[in-house]
Amino acid sequence: MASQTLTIRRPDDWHVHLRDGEMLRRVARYTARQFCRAIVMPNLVPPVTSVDAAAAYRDRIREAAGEGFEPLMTCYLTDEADPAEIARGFEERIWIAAKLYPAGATTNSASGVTEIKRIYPALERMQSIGMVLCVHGEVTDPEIDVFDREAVFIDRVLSGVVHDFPDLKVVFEHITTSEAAQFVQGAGDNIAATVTPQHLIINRNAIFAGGLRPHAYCLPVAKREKHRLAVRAAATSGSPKFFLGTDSAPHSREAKESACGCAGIFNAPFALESYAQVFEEEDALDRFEGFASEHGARFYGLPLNAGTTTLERNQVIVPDEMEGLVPFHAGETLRWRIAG
Ligand SMILES: NC(=O)N[C@@H](CC(=O)O)C(=O)O
Ligand SMILES: [Zn+2]
Ligand SMILES: [Zn+2]
Repeated sequence: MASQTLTIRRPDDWHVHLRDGEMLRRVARYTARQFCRAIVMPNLVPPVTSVDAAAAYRDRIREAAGEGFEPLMTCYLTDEADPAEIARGFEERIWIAAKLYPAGATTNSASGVTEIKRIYPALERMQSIGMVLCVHGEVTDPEIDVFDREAVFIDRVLSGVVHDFPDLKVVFEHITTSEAAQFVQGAGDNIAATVTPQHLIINRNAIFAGGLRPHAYCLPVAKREKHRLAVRAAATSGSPKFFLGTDSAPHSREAKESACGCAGIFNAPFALESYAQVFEEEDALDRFEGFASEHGARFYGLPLNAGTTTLERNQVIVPDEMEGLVPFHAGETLRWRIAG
């Protein structure tokens, strides 16, 4: 009989949006309940571009999340990114990575980078101090089909960065395509990727199932089934290049259910349960701990967490609404739940 419990070293979330103010207070505890540490994305309005802003934001997160949770901060790269400020925040351990948003690619990316060469001085410095570059990998060229934006980004931008900065540590965030999985697999040890639950579970049909489904819409948008299968194979392969990053991205119900709905899926409340189901389906539960609790920490050069989290095989019904937000899997029944 299959085991009824699954115990792993306490996991981390290597990509999450916790927002600020009222929304932060609503969502922080969900991430803190599931994860020991999380890399918090800097796409606030205004974006987190200075060491002081990141330190203040970290305090607000600690207050909202409570004891026992460690937010790991990031710097939002703009065309004006200052290598000295980036290095200072890294040396003072305020932030551990910097995030590249191509201008206009996703939520709150208006201040992002308009041309990759503009941040070459910052990348040069990051390479020399061993600071990770996190990348939202999509081109914004309106001529490029929305479903091709990730694959084209590899050719137009990412390959060049990896070539020009051969020792720069890069995390290709929330990968959605076979091209991205292959690119990461074929690159050096300094290139890794995060994978979200939704990109392991849904393909693009989910966005149009019986009508337009705003809660299945995030960026990068879900792709064809063959891409979901490729991303699943990579995530469950046991390769240390792939690790957990939920990209939980809460938006108010009104902002999602709108004539121009925001991109982002709020998956924090049941993220581990969701991933565990995927690993079980792939007959890879023995690789779950590596993906959830080891590969990311090793890539970032951080210690592994002490303590364990146990999931038990037990049905859990995901509510239709939580804190006024619609969670991923709303109304569905999942097969694993966090014990205790
Ligand atoms: N993933 C999303 O669809 N949205 C994220 C931004 C991002 O990670 O691209 C958000 O901040 O809402
Ligand atoms: Zn993104
Ligand atoms: Zn994100």
